[in-house]
Amino acid sequence: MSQSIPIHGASRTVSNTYDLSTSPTMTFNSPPSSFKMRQQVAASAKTLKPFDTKDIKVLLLENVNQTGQDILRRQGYQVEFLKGSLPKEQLIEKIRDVHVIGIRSKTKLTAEVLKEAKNLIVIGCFCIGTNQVDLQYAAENGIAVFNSPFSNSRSVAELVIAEIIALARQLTDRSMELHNGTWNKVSAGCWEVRGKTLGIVGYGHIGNQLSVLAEAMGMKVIYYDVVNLMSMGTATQVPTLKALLESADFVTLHVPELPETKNMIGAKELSQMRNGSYLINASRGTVVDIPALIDAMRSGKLAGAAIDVFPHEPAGNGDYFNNDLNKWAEDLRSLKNLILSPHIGGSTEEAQSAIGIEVADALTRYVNEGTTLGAVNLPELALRSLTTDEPDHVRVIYIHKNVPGVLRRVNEIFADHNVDKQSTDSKGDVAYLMADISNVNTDEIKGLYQSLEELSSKIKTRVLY
Ligand SMILES: NC(=O)C1=CN([C@@H]2O[C@H](COP(=O)(O)OP(=O)(O)OC[C@H]3O[C@@H](n4cnc5c(N)ncnc54)[C@H](O)[C@@H]3O)[C@@H](O)[C@H]2O)C=CC1
Ligand SMILES: O=C(O)C(=O)COP(=O)(O)O
Repeated sequence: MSQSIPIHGASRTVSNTYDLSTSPTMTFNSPPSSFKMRQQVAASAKTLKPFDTKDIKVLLLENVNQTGQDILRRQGYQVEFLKGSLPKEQLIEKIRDVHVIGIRSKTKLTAEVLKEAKNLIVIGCFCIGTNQVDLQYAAENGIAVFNSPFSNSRSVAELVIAEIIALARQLTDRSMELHNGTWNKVSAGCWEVRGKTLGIVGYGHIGNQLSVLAEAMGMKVIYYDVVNLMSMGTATQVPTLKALLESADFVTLHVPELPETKNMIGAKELSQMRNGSYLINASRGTVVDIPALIDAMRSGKLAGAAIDVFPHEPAGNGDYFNNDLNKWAEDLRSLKNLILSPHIGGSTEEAQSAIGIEVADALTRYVNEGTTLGAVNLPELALRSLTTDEPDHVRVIYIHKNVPGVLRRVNEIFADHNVDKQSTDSKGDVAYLMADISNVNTDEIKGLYQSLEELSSKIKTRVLY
């Protein structure tokens, strides 16, 4: 596909693949601290031509917050917004066309889907988890992936605190009974949380927040993590999952979805938990073996549980929580003192608004400038913006296979120009190179692009100017 793009007043036809350049002067809302390099932008930073932002197509799924939509629309991009996720066939149809896609935890961007996405340069996960994306395939095909690593952590931690107290007091059962007209005032099996032990599995951003909040309520906190981590307050790290399960009154899971965390809590682990203890899962649905949990609840081994995430979750809101979705759903629904919630851990106004800004900013920086700070599957690089004093400069973004000899060949292609600044780094089999080169006249841009594209190491080339 080709398009007409004015360059410094002239007009020329160039390939879409090297067309993504706009202004280095854009303003950011609450940039995360990792973006400090952006602050070095000179006052004379120029609006880069010739890229026409309205050619950039963005597909936003799963009700991405208005803040994110606004930032992307303000850039002039064509933004299509959908409230839910899409079934695979429709997703494939839509993704063929777009340069940018924004998703949350439901949309599965597998290799099968991504291979259809010929124009896609970047994926924004407007959430923490990136397990729904084939990160390796994306990197090997030059597609950057960004997420929001901690904007909803506090929301999850607060939900878990609410659930700890609600479980200890059988609050949701009492509420459901009274909704049905039954007054059932009981104290048997209801407890204060003060002095009880909370066991946190996965002591990352969410685990940390939770640790502080739980101690403020007088709970003793222990945690298990594969990494040796500094404790918050007086929490203590325990050496094994078994040690945690044997000592905790409440066990809460905050690990990512990984092969090692699949069914991390199954029949064996449930049998290691204390009699009458509680389990909370707001991580990913694959982490708990739900039929084993149902058995542990029925036998009275567990006094309660709260589950926010499920192996299969519906694409949108509606009456979907039945055995067609997950074959044990109706058994689960029949259990007492079991809090079921529809993956709402991160669903607060504060979290969604902050995520919208953070991820949309990262997408914009990547599209317009090639900056990968915060990317989860590519090396993290940034270069100082070009300025109005540098009219004949271009920025080359070259994503390539991490094999010997590439830099020599690339610099041979740059040889007739001055390389003002260059940065390169690799992550596994994929490397990312950014270079600002000067003394490039408009007729030479296409040649530069084509020479880079012809290298056998090429994954994706973009020339921004
Ligand atoms: N319910 C919801 O709405 C939400 C769910 N989440 C889920 O929560 C997960 C955790 O989030 P964060 O705390 O931000 O992640 P994080 O990356 O900050 O922390 C995860 C911790 O788990 C540890 N870990 C990894 N594998 C482990 C294993 N096998 N055993 C023990 N520890 C292990 C890591 O070392 C790390 O310290 C996310 O990956 C996401 O899947 C996140 C946000 C909202
Ligand atoms: O941030 C995460 O990883 C979450 O699980 C929240 O997902 P959501 O944005 O609510 O689909």
